[in-house]
Amino acid sequence: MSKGILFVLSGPSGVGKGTVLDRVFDKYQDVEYSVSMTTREPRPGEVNGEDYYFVSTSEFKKHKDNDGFIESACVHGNFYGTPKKFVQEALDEGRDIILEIDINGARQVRKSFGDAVYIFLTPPSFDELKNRLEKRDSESKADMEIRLRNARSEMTESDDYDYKVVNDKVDSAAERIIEIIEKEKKGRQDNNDS
Ligand SMILES: Nc1ncnc2c1ncn2[C@@H]1O[C@H](COP(=O)(O)OP(=O)(O)OP(=O)(O)O)[C@@H](O)[C@H]1O
Ligand SMILES: Nc1nc2c(ncn2[C@@H]2O[C@H](COP(=O)(O)O)[C@@H](O)[C@H]2O)c(=O)[nH]1
Repeated sequence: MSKGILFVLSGPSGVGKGTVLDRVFDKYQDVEYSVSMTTREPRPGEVNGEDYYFVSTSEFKKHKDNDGFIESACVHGNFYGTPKKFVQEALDEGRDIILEIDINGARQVRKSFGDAVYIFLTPPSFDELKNRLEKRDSESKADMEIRLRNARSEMTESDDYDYKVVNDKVDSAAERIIEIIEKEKKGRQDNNDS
């Protein structure tokens, strides 16, 4: 059996990664989402085990010390990591997985998974990014400033990604991501057949 494909989605905070991925999963079930672990406090409505595994800093450190992550990073002041077991088992069983992680995490994945596919979601403009973060209203003003400051440097890394997708309209960004997934699956299938 051939291995599954690892997809990595990055982009600045507030660009709409979560929103667009939700739309992808509404339309398309041939890829699975890897639930990350984080020390960030849950936002209203977020569900443990679905949005994230919300853990204490000591639990996070224990998981990291036990080599339990394929990558981890401190992002905007909190720790985030991709649990290794789920991703490795899924890929070994031929299932395709998508990670929603920051640029530092993506850099780490690049070192260990040479053949992953990297997608960067960009906002139509910086003002619109700010507007989306303000409207979401999930962070304090200070935390929002940190996220916006980090966004400027994150955007400079977009050239390291295989695909750039502009999230102007949620539907068209989701469709584009599905097209990319389908194209990559077909490419691997054609390679396996030849
Ligand atoms: N295409 C769009 N047009 C207008 N608003 C959007 C669009 N996509 C997402 N949004 C809104 O922007 C806000 C941020 O979206 P979302 O939480 O999905 O971003 P994110 O990239 O996952 O952020 P973070 O990295 O901080 O988790 C949300 O309020 C969402 O409803
Ligand atoms: N390196 C990793 N980054 C991750 C992971 N899970 C999420 N993230 C990134 O963190 C920021 C902030 O997310 P938020 O939910 O607090 O708004 C965002 O850029 C995510 O992509 C992970 O496992 N590893």
